[in-house]
Amino acid sequence: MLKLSALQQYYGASHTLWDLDLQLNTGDCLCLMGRNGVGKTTLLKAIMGLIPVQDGAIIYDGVDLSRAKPETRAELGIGYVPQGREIFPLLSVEENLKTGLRAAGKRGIKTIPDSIFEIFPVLKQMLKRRGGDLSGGQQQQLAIGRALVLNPGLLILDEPTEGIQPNIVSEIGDVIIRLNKARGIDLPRPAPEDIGEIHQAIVRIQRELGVTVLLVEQKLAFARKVADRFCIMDRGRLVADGLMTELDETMIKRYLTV
Ligand SMILES: Nc1ncnc2c1ncn2[C@@H]1O[C@H](COP(=O)(O)OP(=O)(O)OP(=O)(O)O)[C@@H](O)[C@H]1O
Repeated sequence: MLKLSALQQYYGASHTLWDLDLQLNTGDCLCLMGRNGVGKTTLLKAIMGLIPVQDGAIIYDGVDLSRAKPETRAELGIGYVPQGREIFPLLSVEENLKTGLRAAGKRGIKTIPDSIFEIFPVLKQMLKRRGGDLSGGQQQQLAIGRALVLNPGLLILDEPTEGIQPNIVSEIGDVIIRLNKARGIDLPRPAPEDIGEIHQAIVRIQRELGVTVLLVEQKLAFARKVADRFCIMDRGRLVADGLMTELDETMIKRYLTV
């Protein structure tokens, strides 16, 4: 499905990706892990053609994309959800989704597929609302929904849970609110956000829609839930990979914990 060989990337004189090989098989959900600044986002952008690579090959379904434009990669069925989501805050949910139709049109898709609303019912309910009025979790659903308009074979997600309050945090928040209430302080309850919805969606996208998934994710518990395989980067190099069940404490301490 996707094969990277001996990829080299530089930002000016700074060598960021070093001789990087990676293989992603059809149907996999692979989580790319590593500490801040090791080159994860750079690698995803290189796969999408948003930054040039200086050497090496990016082969997708047998086609060498190393020098192809980002639009070509989208037209071939690679969907991308960037870090920070990048939805259009002033456009409605529907208009945001329709921006995905440009590349999708080249794949014969003229309307927003219903499967997106089955996976993200909230997008249907909020079709006419402005993107900027959605919560962080809903904006992430919109960003993923927009990438799905393409009916991608491969979906690339850069930190889909970033900035979304995990359940555990909201549970701790609940306790603090209750304790304060007992002391006569009435704090407003923060809007409940749930990375569980994003988790469910990624699993359904992989299993029900048959989309191969490559994601960057720093939250270990989340990564363990969604991905079947992991690979770890350190200072621009791939240093470990395997089944998610094989990710052990030694690797976590050596490459992931700060
Ligand atoms: N546009 C750029 N120009 C120059 N250097 C950059 C640029 N973008 C990133 N870098 C540098 O390249 C290295 C890798 O950055 P990258 O964002 O790919 O890391 P990351 O693993 O995704 O980190 P994070 O988890 O913080 O997003 C870092 O040292 C970063 O400072």
